[in-house]
Amino acid sequence: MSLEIRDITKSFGGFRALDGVRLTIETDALFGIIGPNGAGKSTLFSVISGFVPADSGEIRLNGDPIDGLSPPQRARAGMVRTFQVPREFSHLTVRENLMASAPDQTGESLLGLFFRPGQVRKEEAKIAETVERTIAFLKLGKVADVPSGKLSGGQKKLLELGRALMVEPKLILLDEPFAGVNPVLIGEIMERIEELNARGIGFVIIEHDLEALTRLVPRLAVMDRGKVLAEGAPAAVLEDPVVREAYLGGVS
Ligand SMILES: Nc1ncnc2c1ncn2[C@@H]1O[C@H](COP(=O)(O)OP(=O)(O)OP(=O)(O)O)[C@@H](O)[C@H]1O
Repeated sequence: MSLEIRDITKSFGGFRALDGVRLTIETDALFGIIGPNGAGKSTLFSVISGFVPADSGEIRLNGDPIDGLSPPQRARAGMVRTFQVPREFSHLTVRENLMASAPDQTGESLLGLFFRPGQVRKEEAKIAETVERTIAFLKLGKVADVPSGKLSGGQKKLLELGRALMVEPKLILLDEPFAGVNPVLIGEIMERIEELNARGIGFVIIEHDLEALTRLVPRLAVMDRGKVLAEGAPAAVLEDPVVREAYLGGVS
């Protein structure tokens, strides 16, 4: 099973943010994406998840082109993203945020409420159960009833992960899960990612914290100026002179 990114280009005005990106990622893997600011990493996530249309190229999930699908349709196909700046509803509690992230419910349509009240109740009970399981898994029990705007940076990242988990995805795209997170919580988040991966959920992770990322992923890609410069095992990639020149500014 794979996510295939084929020759994706995307310009904003005259600026080429993505310039022929080609990558194949196994959907059950832990895969990292690194690169200097402005390299195009977040834009690539936006294109993969359907928030931004590509100018050209194609994305395939398990062999099927998904370019015509909206973000919710892509989520239903098993792939969700998180954002660099968490997008939770800050006035809602952790529990409410997770509830609100559950995929389409029959009760959302009036007809469903009218004709299938039993079904709606069953679905609500299932969602409530998934929410409680997610809270327990992420160890967010103590803050479950706290408005999410009051959470620490790390707790917000855990909530973002929880929101992604509500759609029961097969592949999660994480944009900087360790940014602004204290070292203890970085360790926690890494452990949760590893546990989820052991259950078969894949992750693609954009991260500037190379030390944390390289402990987590066996493979990564380096992007610079809208292109993939190199791909492979972290140690080998970081030794690549082209990467050192572009990414580390040539420091030895
Ligand atoms: N919606 C947009 N409109 C105009 N320019 C954009 C837009 N989104 C991104 N860009 C530009 O595209 C380039 C790539 O941005 P992107 O956020 O993808 O980089 P990045 O590698 O994720 O960087 P960072 O590590 O700083 O988050 C940047 O120069 C950015 O200013």
